[in-house]
Amino acid sequence: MDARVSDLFGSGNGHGSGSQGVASNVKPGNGYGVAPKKACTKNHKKTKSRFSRNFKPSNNTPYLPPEAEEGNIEYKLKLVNPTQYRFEHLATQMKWRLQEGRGEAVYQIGVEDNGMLVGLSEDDMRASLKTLHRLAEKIGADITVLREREVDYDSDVSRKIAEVLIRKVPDDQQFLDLRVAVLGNVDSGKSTLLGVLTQGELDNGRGRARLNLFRHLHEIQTGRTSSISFEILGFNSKGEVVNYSESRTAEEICESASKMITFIDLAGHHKYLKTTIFGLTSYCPDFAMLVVSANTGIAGTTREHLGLAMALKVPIFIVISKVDLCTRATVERTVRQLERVLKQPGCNKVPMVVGSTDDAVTAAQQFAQSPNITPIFTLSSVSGESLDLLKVFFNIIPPLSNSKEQEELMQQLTEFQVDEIYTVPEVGTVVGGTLYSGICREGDHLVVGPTDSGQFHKLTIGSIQRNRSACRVLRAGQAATLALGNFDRSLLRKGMVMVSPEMDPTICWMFEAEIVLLFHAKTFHKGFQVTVHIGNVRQTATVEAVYGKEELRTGEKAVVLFKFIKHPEYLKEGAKVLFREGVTKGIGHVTKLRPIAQYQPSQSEDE
Ligand SMILES: Nc1nc2c(ncn2[C@@H]2O[C@H](COP(=O)(O)OP(=O)(O)OP(=O)(O)O)[C@@H](O)[C@H]2O)c(=O)[nH]1
Repeated sequence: MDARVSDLFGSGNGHGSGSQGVASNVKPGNGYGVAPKKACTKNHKKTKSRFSRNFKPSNNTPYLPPEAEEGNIEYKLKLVNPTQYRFEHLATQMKWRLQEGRGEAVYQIGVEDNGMLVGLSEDDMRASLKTLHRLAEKIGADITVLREREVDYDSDVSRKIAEVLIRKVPDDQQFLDLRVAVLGNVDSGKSTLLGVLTQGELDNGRGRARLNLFRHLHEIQTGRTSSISFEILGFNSKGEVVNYSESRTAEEICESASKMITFIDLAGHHKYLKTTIFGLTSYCPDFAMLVVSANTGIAGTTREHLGLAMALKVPIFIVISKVDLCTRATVERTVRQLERVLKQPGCNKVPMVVGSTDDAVTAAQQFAQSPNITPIFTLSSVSGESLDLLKVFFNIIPPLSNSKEQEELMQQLTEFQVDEIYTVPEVGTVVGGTLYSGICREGDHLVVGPTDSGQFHKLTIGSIQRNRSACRVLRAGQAATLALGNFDRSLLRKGMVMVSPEMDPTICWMFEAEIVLLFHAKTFHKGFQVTVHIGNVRQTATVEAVYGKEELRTGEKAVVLFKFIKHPEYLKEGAKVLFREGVTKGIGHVTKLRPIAQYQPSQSEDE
């Protein structure tokens, strides 16, 4: 992690006039990534890169990057009247591309394998799209034409290329699934935007839309989100929104959706920073959406939230809300302010303002290909202006991990992270959390721990629910609630893991981490106490040693030995670490574990 990300956590001085330096020379929206003409014609060799996403061709750059062997993008010059043999081959290929994209694939029609935008006549395009429909029908997939465009060639006849989204929910899955953490300063309009997206009714500017998102009485009274809440927005196979406007229950939404976006609504107020960090580290979001109010610009926790998402390597996009309250000039000022911060050397992001449906399609694709691209939406939850562009983006945006990574995680032993514990009448103890690896079914026997003495208890999984609907099989990466029957709730705590009994989890009181100090008022040294976040682990730890240094200053790196103060934890080498105490903040990763067998805490330490 670039230590310059610490700039985002500092006092905030000097950022407004920040540098214009862009480390990458990538230019969004005008053919970014498009190989130069010469290089492209020579380079017929297929590249290996995954998700070699398509790019917005401008009139004078008639090339896409060469088609990649892997990933979910397929280029087809034309698909006119294929023989039966070729048709079968094309169907198999489509299945494979869908598998690569975990249920989604993009076909570029009228494009050669080397990326050349040849284009098709009206008739050939119609015939090709017809073949594509037949192919999709054969394998039970749905297709949506994302956009068609003319390619600018010297010929008199108009020639077009088309970009088509194919979607098929894998047979053993209910829907495609994406998680988006929602960040932003207090009152920036996060809950309102979620209310509008998920309930389908615009806000009145006085908080109507957010009302049904609140979970606790004190939140209704103060109008603040303090707990983490989940909201769902579905899309059906035609790319239309499925939300509470037509469906009464979450079950109904789940039934008719082929793609589901789960929003993790995190609190904006600084007081709830702990919850915000927990949401980012524990719920493994695919993306973060940072909401910024157009009339206040970068204010309060905005910069810090941006820094946290970047430190945790969660790809981020930005929504500037409340544009109905300001003049165009004010909105533009806020956009420019954000662009400046995003381009700072510590961020190295490439902002991309989304102004049309075409931009939203390009943004979704480029964002998936390079998390440095940062789409910026400007919208209003009251007038509804540009809300559609955000919906187009959500419909197209693919999950970041590919099918192979997902497959590998599913092959591993079961590990479920316990984030919430409830007692439900007539059901008993229920835990909420995320399945990190493996798969989990009703009736599975797992062990849960570690306890204060480093032990694990046996348990059996009862029913499983996702988004309040029953689920037979839970797969790596999915969040769910699991019923544990009459298992004693007092033996559980947040931060525990439920793992396969065959796993031999490493439990430790102490661990080493290579860290960079992002912000500290004075210095950071031995004896200092901080709250450590590692995945769903959240506990106070003491700095036992700072190797090779007496003390650390802001921006400096070191290997540090931490010791938990309450109980040992299950950790993994390489896991991301984030710690904080007041204004002190740091990030890094676990480099070495000191397993419990090597370190037995004394009675007084193990309280
Ligand atoms: N005019 C206008 N008002 C908006 C818009 N979005 C939100 N608001 C209003 O702004 C106020 C704050 O919105 P919230 O959605 O509660 O803000 P939040 O970011 O969720 O705040 P926390 O939950 O405290 O972090 C409410 O009164 C909303 O009605 C918008 O696009 N236009």
